[in-house]
Amino acid sequence: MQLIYQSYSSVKFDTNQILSIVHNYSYDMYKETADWLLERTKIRPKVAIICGSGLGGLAEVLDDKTDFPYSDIPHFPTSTAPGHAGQLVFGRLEDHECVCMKGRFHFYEGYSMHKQGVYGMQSGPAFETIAECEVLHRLGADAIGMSTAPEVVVARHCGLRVFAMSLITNILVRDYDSNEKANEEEVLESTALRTKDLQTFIRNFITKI
Ligand SMILES: O=P(O)(O)O[C@@H]1C[C@H](O)[C@@H](CO)O1
Ligand SMILES: Nc1nc2[nH]cnc2c(=O)[nH]1
Repeated sequence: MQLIYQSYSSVKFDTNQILSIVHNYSYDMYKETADWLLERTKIRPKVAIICGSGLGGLAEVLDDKTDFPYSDIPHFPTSTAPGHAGQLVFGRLEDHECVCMKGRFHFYEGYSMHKQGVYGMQSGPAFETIAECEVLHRLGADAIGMSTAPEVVVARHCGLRVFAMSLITNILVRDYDSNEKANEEEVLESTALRTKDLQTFIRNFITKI
């Protein structure tokens, strides 16, 4: 999927600047979080998967799972979006050590976009109006979400290779005469229908890494 994305990638921050932009957490706080987790799992993930709305089921494919509610992890934010369980799940997938985030953090929940880039998304939590859909469509958007771009920007900043996949869960309405409206129920129903396919896809994908 091509994203409309305004990049300021020539702007370089050092790690401490990034840490202070992202929620004013200090290095010591991040270390405390990391040490807490490292003491509680033997898994040392090479693969990290962020599961979006209703897609937490992806984590079910992991073997030897250990999960941690976000609320138990020191300095870890909590998820508030519907269908985001708020758990960090460590385990193995096809012998690869993995961690899954069942729930992510959105701009509309008060999380920074890290000032590095904005893609053609709606920040949410409301679905876009017909006029907003029209603008994004004219700008060339093929699909719209409320997440993903900030995560990709940060991951790339950290030098991680990123693969992002979006499940298209609903049609956006661009017709003023239509009675249809994007809604959370449809999003979660569509993800529920596709969870098995996604599990298979991720399982196969990971064997190719
Ligand atoms: O994490 P994702 O991109 O699945 O979450 C978006 C944000 C909204 O809460 C929800 C809309 O259905 O999906
Ligand atoms: N912005 C946006 N995000 C979504 N996430 C799931 N469906 C939608 C949608 O229609 N619009």
